Amino acid sequence: MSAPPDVETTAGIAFTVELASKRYGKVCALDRIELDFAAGSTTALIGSSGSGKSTVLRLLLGLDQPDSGCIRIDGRRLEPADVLALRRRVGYVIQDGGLFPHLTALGNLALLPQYLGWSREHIRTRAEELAALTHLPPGALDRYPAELSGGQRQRVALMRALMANPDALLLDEPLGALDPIVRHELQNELKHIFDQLGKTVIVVTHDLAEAAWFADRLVLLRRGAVVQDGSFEELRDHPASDFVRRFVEAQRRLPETP
Ligand SMILES: Nc1ncnc2c1ncn2[C@@H]1O[C@H](COP(=O)(O)OP(=O)(O)OP(=O)(O)O)[C@@H](O)[C@H]1O
Repeated sequence: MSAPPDVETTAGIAFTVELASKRYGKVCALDRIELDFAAGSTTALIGSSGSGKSTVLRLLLGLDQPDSGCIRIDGRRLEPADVLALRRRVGYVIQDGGLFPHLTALGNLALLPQYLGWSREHIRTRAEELAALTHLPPGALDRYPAELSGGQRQRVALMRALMANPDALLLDEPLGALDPIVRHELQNELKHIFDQLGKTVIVVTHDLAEAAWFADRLVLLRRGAVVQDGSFEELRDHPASDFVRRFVEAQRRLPETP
């Protein structure tokens, strides 16, 4: 395993979703959702496609506003004027990475650090440290996103989220495009980061096993509502509905060897 990254322990950020609803045209993406994410906690958001997971992250980041209800950051209502300051404290990976195509991987990683006044040398050193952590091959830092594989782009997106020691990490399917071996390694690395550093982590994943590996708390969404909020064992042993039972059972097991 690689050396742990040079990131400082932080107290995290407490996020609250207070009776938030969000519609996109006729689609109700979230319906009066109430969720608390304590400072320093790790939570996995799971659910079928279209259940509202990414919408929760977008609202927490201020990328979108709820139609009713509100988001609270450390108890304080998130207003549009606070969004920029919040984003500087939060590392996030949106689905598909969201890298700027006209910047190299290093250019993408450098955006926030440059704004914060880091030297070129400091940026390069930090990027190389995170490249070692995420097993990004040497040389990839100087390539453009179109010259990287999907898995490499995802690693750069993850590195970008970690660059400036954020207080919280909001990750939308951060390992989705990785091959199984790298995914497994990065699951271990990320778990180590989540456990050691006291950040608030909210990770969206389709993979129940990955959710259970990352987080003691799983929040299962369906059609914009929370259907169960608890540990993997609670979901498995005491499903709140037939849907939860089917969701847990639907995870494919490896075939038994004869
Ligand atoms: N910008 C948008 N315009 C229209 N509809 C949207 C928009 N964003 C989300 N939706 C709809 O809102 C619902 C919730 O979307 P969301 O992206 O939060 O789901 P999700 O659980 O993250 O899905 P997936 O696992 O497929 O990423 C879906 O029905 C989606 O089609």
